[in-house]
Amino acid sequence: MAAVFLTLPSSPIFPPTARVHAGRRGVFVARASARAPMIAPMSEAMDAENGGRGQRNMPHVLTVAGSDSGAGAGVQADIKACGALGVYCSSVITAVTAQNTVGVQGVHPVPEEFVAEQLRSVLSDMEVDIVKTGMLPSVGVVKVLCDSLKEFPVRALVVDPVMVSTSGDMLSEPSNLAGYRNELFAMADIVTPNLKEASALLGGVSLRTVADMCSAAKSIHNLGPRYVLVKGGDLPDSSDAIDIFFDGEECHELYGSRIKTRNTHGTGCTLASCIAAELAKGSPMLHAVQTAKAFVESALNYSKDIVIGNGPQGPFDHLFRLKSQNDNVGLKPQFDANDLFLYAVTDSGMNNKWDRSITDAVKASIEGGATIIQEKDAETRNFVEAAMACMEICRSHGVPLLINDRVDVALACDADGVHVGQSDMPARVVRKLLGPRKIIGVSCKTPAQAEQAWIDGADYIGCGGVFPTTTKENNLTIGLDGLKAVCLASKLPVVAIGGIGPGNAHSVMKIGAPNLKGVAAVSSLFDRACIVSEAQRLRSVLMDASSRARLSV
Ligand SMILES: Nc1ncnc2c1ncn2[C@@H]1O[C@H](COP(=O)(O)OP(=O)(O)O)[C@@H](O)[C@H]1O
Ligand SMILES: Cc1ncc(COP(=O)(O)O)c(N)n1
Ligand SMILES: [Mg+2]
Repeated sequence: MAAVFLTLPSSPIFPPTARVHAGRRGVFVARASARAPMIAPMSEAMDAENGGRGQRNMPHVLTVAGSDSGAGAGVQADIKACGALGVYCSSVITAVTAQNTVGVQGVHPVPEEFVAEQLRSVLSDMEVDIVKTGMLPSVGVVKVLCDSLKEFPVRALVVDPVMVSTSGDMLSEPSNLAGYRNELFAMADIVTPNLKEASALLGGVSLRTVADMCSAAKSIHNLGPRYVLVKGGDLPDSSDAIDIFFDGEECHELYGSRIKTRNTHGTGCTLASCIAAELAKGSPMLHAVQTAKAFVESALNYSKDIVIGNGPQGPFDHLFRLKSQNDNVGLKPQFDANDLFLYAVTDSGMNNKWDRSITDAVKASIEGGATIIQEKDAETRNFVEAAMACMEICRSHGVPLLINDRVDVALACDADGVHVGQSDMPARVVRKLLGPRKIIGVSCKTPAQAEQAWIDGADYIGCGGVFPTTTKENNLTIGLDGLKAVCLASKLPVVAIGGIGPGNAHSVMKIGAPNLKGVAAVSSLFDRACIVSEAQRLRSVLMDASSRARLSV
């Protein structure tokens, strides 16, 4: 059924002259005082009180969207998605919908002036990183939003051009196409239409194939946004869930598994919110899109059999990570690049030489201050057993354990991730097998390899050999210059590897690349009589290098 648009009288709750709100800093008259300049001195004062320490800005997404009473889509989906990814989400509500798993029974737009007032309240005070838009019911609301963003600029704008719900109900005036095309798209960093929306934006062209989606993405890019994602959830006859990402030059085909489920209500809202959340955390665009897509796929997979409501399209569970036993995600925090600080790579040959077990080696390196461990080479059976034992040690110390090359071993022992080289399984495939929450590292010697690792969805790169080493024969040494070139080009955090120990770690960290997060060590830890004291020595050199770097900023 098509929903009816109701228009509210312009001041439904407060008379225009007496809008008094209880704000965080006491009661104030909204229009007169909710302005940015009043806020800055307050936060500076608080910062000074703390000596500049101890305060943390939480990444913050503002969603400007409609409320879905069924809570599968709209503002409710946005808040849950951001929350699940560890990002704060404020909400400006543009319309209230009466909606369930059957469809949309009614739409009640919020008056434009009150949308403007909500925008001012949030944007003037709360240091929003990213704005994400969903249902914008009228051209007037689009205009109000564009004006607000000009007054209070944010880091990026994600536009999900919601027009018709999956149930076929209108969520936006048809005339709004012009609002999107003429005003909002030019300000957008990314626009994420589904097939129907992309078609409507382009005057009704038919979109049935991946090639059609690519040319639609290019045409929408001409309307002004920096990036376009044409979503293929509704692509006919497709056994994969294929989305097309266009970056202004190239079309990337993003493949995911199509989950067989009725619970797909809100996938579009969730995807756009996850993109916004990842951007708020600092991810580059393609990485944000890939993480968002993986999140939707995992949430659908987890929720495929849940039953909420009796209609044809149910909601899914955004908070699956709090519950999933298999993922262990409630226990494991997401990858923290600072874990690369002192990266210990075990070596079975060295352990044999010094007659110590792998578990003793791992324990000693953690005791000496290693922040992440990579376990290398053994026979499969031994490898799995050793990895399981090491997992127990690492988990009890909160230190991630990665497995070198062997995705099967990592899966068998539920390790925190895998590190692959250029001739191993491609990171893209590893990501598919391990899912979005595991850590993936890739060895890279060149800027092109670093770029590919990022596109493939890796979390970090290992760069080297920086200096000659006996652990890898015929390994090309790239030197400090090579390391610097890769760091500068890499969008991912970097750990340097190859012949690094307490004697030269300082010279490595001194190259001064902000994304060089630490060093990996093999012989300088494990080919020594006392691993603990060698790790401590290396750690103190690294600490010294990082405090000097901070002082020189
Ligand atoms: N059944 C499914 N399995 C896996 N991913 C899906 C499924 N349906 C949709 N998606 C993904 O969800 C995201 C939202 O797409 P889509 O459903 O087309 O958007 P909308 O909700 O706006 O119609 C896309 O990344 C799409 O590939
Ligand atoms: C308030 C609101 N906003 C957006 C959507 C689109 O969601 P979907 O495309 O998944 O039906 C919706 N149904 N309701
Ligand atoms: Mg949608």
